[in-house]
Amino acid sequence: MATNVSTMIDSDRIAQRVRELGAEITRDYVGRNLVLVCVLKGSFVFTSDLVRHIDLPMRVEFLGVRSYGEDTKSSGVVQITHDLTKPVEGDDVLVVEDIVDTGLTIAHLLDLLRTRKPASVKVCSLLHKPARTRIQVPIDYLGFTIEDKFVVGYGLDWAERYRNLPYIGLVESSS
Ligand SMILES: O=P(O)(O)OC[C@H]1O[C@H](OP(=O)(O)OP(=O)(O)O)[C@H](O)[C@@H]1O
Ligand SMILES: Nc1nc2[nH]cnc2c(=O)[nH]1
Repeated sequence: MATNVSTMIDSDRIAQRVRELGAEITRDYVGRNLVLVCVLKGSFVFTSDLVRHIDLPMRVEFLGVRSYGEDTKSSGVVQITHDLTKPVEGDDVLVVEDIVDTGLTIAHLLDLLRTRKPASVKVCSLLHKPARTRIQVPIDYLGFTIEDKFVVGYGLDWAERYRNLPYIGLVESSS
């Protein structure tokens, strides 16, 4: 069986939207203690582009999370594989996700982060797939709304492959 990836959102559209999100976040967080929490692994590419468009003193933390494993469906169990390295008590936390699909991962992370007593917690996600929502979580900064398709690239994987594609694509298989 051969696989082939078609483009859903090209790299120019992503770059333009990431610039806009960075500018919006910069405006909203002036004078605050911004801590960006990059949710690994999927949001490493988005976060690394986004931070270069935020013109503020800020920190970056990483939270390792896994719920999909090798599958294209959420296991429903969110495992923490790497925790924050510093407290975020009193800080303005902005969680950066590559995608909000069922909402189970981000809902779990928001519950976890609120136990750390930040001054505020907001969500920035590159993608949202509303057709599959199981838990509704407000997304404060959103890149693109997409249809109900399993996407790869720009950090997103399928069984750990395709994270390095510079665009968001759809895997098409042909036998
Ligand atoms: O809204 P949900 O249905 O919970 O799905 C969203 C989560 O799924 C992906 O993570 P995954 O578990 O695939 O791990 P990865 O980031 O390491 O690829 C993605 O990065 C989100 O964290
Ligand atoms: N790669 C990938 N991971 C996801 N996690 C939740 N939805 C998706 C998706 O569409 N693609």
